[in-house]
Amino acid sequence: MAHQALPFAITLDILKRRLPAHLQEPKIGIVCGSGLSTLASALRDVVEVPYSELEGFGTSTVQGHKSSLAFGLLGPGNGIPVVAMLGRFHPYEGHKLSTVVYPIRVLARLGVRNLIITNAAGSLNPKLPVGTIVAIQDHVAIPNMAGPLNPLLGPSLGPEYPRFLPLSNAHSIKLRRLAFLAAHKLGLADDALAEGVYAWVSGPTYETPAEGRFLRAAGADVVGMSTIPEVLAAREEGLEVIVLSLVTNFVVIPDKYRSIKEEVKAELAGKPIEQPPQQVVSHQEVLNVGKQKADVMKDLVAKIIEMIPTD
Ligand SMILES: O=P(O)(O)O[C@H]1O[C@H](CO)[C@@H](O)[C@H]1O
Ligand SMILES: Nc1nc2[nH]cnc2c(=O)[nH]1
Repeated sequence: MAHQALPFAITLDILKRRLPAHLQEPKIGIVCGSGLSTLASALRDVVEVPYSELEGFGTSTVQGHKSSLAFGLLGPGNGIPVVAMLGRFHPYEGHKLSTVVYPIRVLARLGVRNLIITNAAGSLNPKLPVGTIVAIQDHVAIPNMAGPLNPLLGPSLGPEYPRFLPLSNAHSIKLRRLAFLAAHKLGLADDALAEGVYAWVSGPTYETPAEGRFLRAAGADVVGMSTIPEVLAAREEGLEVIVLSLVTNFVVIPDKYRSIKEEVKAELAGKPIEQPPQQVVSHQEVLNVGKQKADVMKDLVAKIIEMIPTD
């Protein structure tokens, strides 16, 4: 889909007709990662609009992702108007990159200025155990470096969009400061919220041990199959962005490979070597941890939103 063909006017018109006036101009957006759609339960006065009603939106086909936009209010008093994407699109589902980031561009056109993106991710760093929330400080986009998978490829959206977007400031220092202040206010343990670098891979396969080792050597702390296209589009739209990754599993990186050669030799010599079962990651494991930690993530996101200055 060339940028020019994006149906913004139609999508925005549908939303205008579906939403009451006080929810029509959200200032803050949330993207809910795998198993994290319950983040929207922090909102009140909620109006949910299914993606199927929205021109230009795809359908999220991944278990643990709903397929709707939830509009609502958060925080004391009249509340802050917020929109949450309950479910995202991943390139591995077969969606075009322009579809993957279309909701982000719609959020920007509704008036969203600050975006909180969440995801489930595998840990590459022994210091980031399962259950840790990681405030992403930087990223490595492997598909962008290895092939034409950058969502900003193609004709520019307009003269006001930079052709060459800098990314040294992609992850908002202002929002990350708020995240750590929010964690403090919530009384979270020091290791509940950490900092690290996210590696984006295309998926849908999980990493081989050698790939895990490679990503770790490249400076990444966590790895996932989403988020970075959204960050790039959001930055191109001029939004402040924070990414919060929930560590749902360790990427399997054994210190050394099992030597099948040695095992067979030992077996033939009548001295078989006992081996622990092979570890493998599953999406069910990812969803289970998401479920267990959804409340902490929800409280953190809600507190950050309350602390974002309203202008
Ligand atoms: O990044 P989110 O959408 O949270 O989901 C993560 O979990 C799925 C794999 O279990 C992949 O889609 C990966 O990116
Ligand atoms: N690529 C990748 N994505 C994930 N999402 C959740 N866990 C993982 C993981 O281990 N690897």
